[in-house]
Amino acid sequence: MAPVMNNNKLSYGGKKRAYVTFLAGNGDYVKGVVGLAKGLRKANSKYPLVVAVLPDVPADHRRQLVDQGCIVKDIQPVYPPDNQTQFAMAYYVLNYSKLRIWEFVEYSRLIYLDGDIQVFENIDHLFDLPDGSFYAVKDCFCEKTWSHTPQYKIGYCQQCPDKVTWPETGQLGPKPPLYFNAGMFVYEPSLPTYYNLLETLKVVPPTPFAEQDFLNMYFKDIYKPIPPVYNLVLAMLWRHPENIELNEAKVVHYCAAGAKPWRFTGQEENMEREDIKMLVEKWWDIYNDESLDYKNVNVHCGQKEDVQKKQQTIPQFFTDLCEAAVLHCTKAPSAA
Ligand SMILES: O=c1ccn([C@@H]2O[C@H](COP(=O)(O)OP(=O)(O)O)[C@@H](O)[C@H]2O)c(=O)[nH]1
Ligand SMILES: OC[C@H]1O[C@H](O[C@@H]2[C@@H](O)[C@H](O)[C@@H](O)[C@H](O)[C@@H]2O)[C@H](O)[C@@H](O)[C@H]1O
Ligand SMILES: [Mn+2]
Repeated sequence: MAPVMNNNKLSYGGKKRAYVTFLAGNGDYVKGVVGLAKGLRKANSKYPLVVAVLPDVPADHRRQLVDQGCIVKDIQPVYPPDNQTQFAMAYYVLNYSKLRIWEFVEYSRLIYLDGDIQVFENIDHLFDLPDGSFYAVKDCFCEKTWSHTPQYKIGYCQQCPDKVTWPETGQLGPKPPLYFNAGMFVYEPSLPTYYNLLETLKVVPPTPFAEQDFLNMYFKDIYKPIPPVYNLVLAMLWRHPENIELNEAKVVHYCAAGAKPWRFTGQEENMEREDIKMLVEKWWDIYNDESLDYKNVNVHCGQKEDVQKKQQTIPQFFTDLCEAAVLHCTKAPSAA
């Protein structure tokens, strides 16, 4: 869909595009979101950052986000049936509130990013992925946080499915479908989907990874994996280094225990690694760079055009997905 400029905003068929993140509580995650806003600016993204905030986010944190050019949108919490929350890891229960972002239908497409993510290279091209699919990066099952699962118990991981294969004998049931990390995904907001998500949540017992498990179950038929450069889950560095080219990572997800840059001590397991310390330093370089503050950014149209010209090199996976979408459409039997 060709973009059109109206009131100086790019829109697609009258609808807009944006990045969206989620902020809860009065703690230090606001630093993560400020860093993300500055990182997107440094990457010359042409889309705004929407921040879905729970009521417990204090006014001064909201002010910081507005001062960094964010669009702050209030959301109400989403809880699974309260007689069942003990099944989800308490830490993650608040993440069910992420589901509110399906209600943001003033946007035609959104890219969700956790507040502990940094975007180091422009990923605006992901907004042009074919409609009708849910795009995200495959997660890894090897960390202790997965010790409750059969795949962890037998050492199976979708990142290396041939290393320990899933037993065909059936005693563990069917091989788990592809599973994405819910810290980053490309999706289309929709009210029917939003209402159905909330209705479905009422009848689906919570599970350890809370909304991540729920979203994987809900979107399993339209989920399309995208390369790990779009969401480098840090554990991949020590669990599956063969699948990672660190200097090609466009998006880094600081989700390993002890990896949050704004509270980094280097004491936890794997946090003494040089690559981890380098990534944490890269995060701080952006966070502390005052030239990236919204009030100091003086971007001329020409610079923006230069960046758009640079974006012409579209990655191969992208053209493959687009061609597959076209092929799939033409192959599908005509309704007539
Ligand atoms: O106290 C909190 C905990 C989480 N979050 C938001 O929920 C997301 C998911 O939590 P987290 O990234 O800590 O989970 P992980 O990816 O580390 O499992 C965060 O990135 C934040 O956007 C928040 O705002 N406040
Ligand atoms: O609420 C569930 C969370 O599940 C995911 O985090 C997990 C996952 O990455 C595991 O694979 C790791 O082992 C674990 O450490 C990490 O916390 C998402 O990043 C987060 O946004 C959120 O959806
Ligand atoms: Mn995260």
